[in-house]
Amino acid sequence: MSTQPVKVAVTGAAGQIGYSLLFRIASGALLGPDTPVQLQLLEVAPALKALEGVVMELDDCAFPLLHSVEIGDDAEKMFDGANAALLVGAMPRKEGMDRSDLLSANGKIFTGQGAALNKVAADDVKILVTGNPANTNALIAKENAPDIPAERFNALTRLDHNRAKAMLAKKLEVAVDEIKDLAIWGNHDDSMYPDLYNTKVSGKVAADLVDEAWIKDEYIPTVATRGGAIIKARGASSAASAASATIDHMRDWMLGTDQIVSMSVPTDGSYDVPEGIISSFPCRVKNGKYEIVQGLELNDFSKERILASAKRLQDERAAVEKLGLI
Ligand SMILES: NC(=O)c1ccc[n+]([C@@H]2O[C@H](COP(=O)([O-])OP(=O)(O)OC[C@H]3O[C@@H](n4cnc5c(N)ncnc54)[C@H](O)[C@@H]3O)[C@@H](O)[C@H]2O)c1
Ligand SMILES: O=C(O)C[C@H](O)C(=O)O
Repeated sequence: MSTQPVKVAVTGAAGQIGYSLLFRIASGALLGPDTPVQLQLLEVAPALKALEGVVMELDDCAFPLLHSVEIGDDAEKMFDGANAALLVGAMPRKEGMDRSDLLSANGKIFTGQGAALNKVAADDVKILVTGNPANTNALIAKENAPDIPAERFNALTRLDHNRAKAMLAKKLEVAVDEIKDLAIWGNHDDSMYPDLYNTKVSGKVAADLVDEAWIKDEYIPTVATRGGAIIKARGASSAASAASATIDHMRDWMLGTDQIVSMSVPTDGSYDVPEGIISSFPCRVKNGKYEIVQGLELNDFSKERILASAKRLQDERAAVEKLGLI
């Protein structure tokens, strides 16, 4: 076991995602079985008492990999030296809301947190935004952290990726790991695009195994509105699955993966998606660095859907510019 703990900062640690996330990180699900972890947990002051209770429970698990836990409401203290920052803390939407309705309430959280990360995080920090609207909150944090390389700011579309995979596996009655090269493109909102034309199922193109009408009328809308369906069913937004996807994304980013995964990353003009936003792409990750998969063939339907989702992100960017957040 290496002795130097990796510092993982988590915001919104007393919330419902936090309650699932922290225990998985402490058990080794993020960094593997040989790496001790130091948790640095940021909350708003009124939630610190509840967070103390969560820390008591972390203690009571006697996790061998959990080196130490710090809590507080000062971002500069909790992000100090952080190698990974999981920005979860933000208000969730309620039934009937769109995620972009959260921009004015949540967006400002990410100006201060971006600035604090810029000041005190470790040189190798990787930042993943889960709090909604995740893509544009990540953009706000990035724009407020000019000294951190832009590519270190990601947003979470791995939950959508996992949902898309699970839903296709169920339809085709195959195991989830028979599905390869699936990716979500665009925004974490109902315009997101899961591309089945480049997805393989046991080596065959997924789109050839199902009806086109099912893809367009059932599959895409069901994947894209799954978050809302969960809110309707549970009366609260997804939590354990969101925590699991947050771990999947950051683990693959830090440790690498041989799979294509969906990551929302700063755009670089690939596939004609305009620069200046954080949008989801199929990515490969190696040695702590991701690359957008290049050279995929996109049909006209896919191109149209991807650019329509990018337009939503451009509109969100314009809205936060108007709010003075970037
Ligand atoms: N991207 C995704 O796939 C995805 C999936 C699920 C949920 N989410 C989003 O994640 C966010 C958190 O969801 P939740 O269910 O855990 O919500 P929650 O309300 O249970 O917890 C949020 C926590 O954040 C804290 N918080 C608020 N402002 C903060 C700040 N400035 N600094 C630190 N902490 C702060 C709150 O005190 C609260 O404890 C929501 O915005 C939700 O919509 C995203
Ligand atoms: O849908 C939501 O508001 C929560 C989250 O983004 C989700 O996709 O489950």
